[in-house]
Amino acid sequence: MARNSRNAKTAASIAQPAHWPTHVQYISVYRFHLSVPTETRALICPKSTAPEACVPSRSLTIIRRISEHSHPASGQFGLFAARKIPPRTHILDYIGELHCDDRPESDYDLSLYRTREGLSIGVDAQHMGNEARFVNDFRGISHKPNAVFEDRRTVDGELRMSIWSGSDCIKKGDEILVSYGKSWWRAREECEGNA
Ligand SMILES: C[S@@+](CC[C@H](N)C(=O)[O-])C[C@H]1O[C@@H](n2cnc3c(N)ncnc32)[C@H](O)[C@@H]1O
Repeated sequence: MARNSRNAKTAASIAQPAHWPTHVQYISVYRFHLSVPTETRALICPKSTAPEACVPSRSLTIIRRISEHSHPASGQFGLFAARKIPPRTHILDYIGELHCDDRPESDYDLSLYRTREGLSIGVDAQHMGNEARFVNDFRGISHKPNAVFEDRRTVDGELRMSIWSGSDCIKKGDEILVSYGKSWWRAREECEGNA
């Protein structure tokens, strides 16, 4: 009970970060879309306690608009290191709306879990999410990613897709870059081709 109320307070009191876009809702705990069956929710959040908020380490990251014309996402936003981040450091979790419906049009959707029956659960941060939605892919920006996506369970057993620094330090001011994977870019090209 005490834990529940503490988590609820933490989640409610997390203010949105600087440069947060007005058209996106800032959230620090998962939201479930109606497409996720009740029994499937328990695979992601096995405890019936209030979900644990992703308390972002504001001292680690900053959202910044990219003005360099040579950057392939120029004019968009990116996630940058606000200070030196040591190797293998948990940076933050990717929070958004959990869903089981198809969202080919979303550029903010990543795959979280696949059930034995073949049902896919995604985290979509297109309309609601946290700082992690601003992490860009390394292609055309750097020769390799300096961070990775890795799933983990919180102490309460909730499944999260987390961003961790790689085997090297990330310098203060460097853009945090992951690999979305070739299949992400292939799916995007297919979607654009069909548009
Ligand atoms: C999850 S969002 C990343 C945040 C995005 N830059 C923003 O400002 O909202 C994914 C989108 O960022 C852009 N992006 C990310 N990495 C890129 C890259 N290496 N080259 C070109 N565009 C990229 C693409 O438009 C992609 O659809």
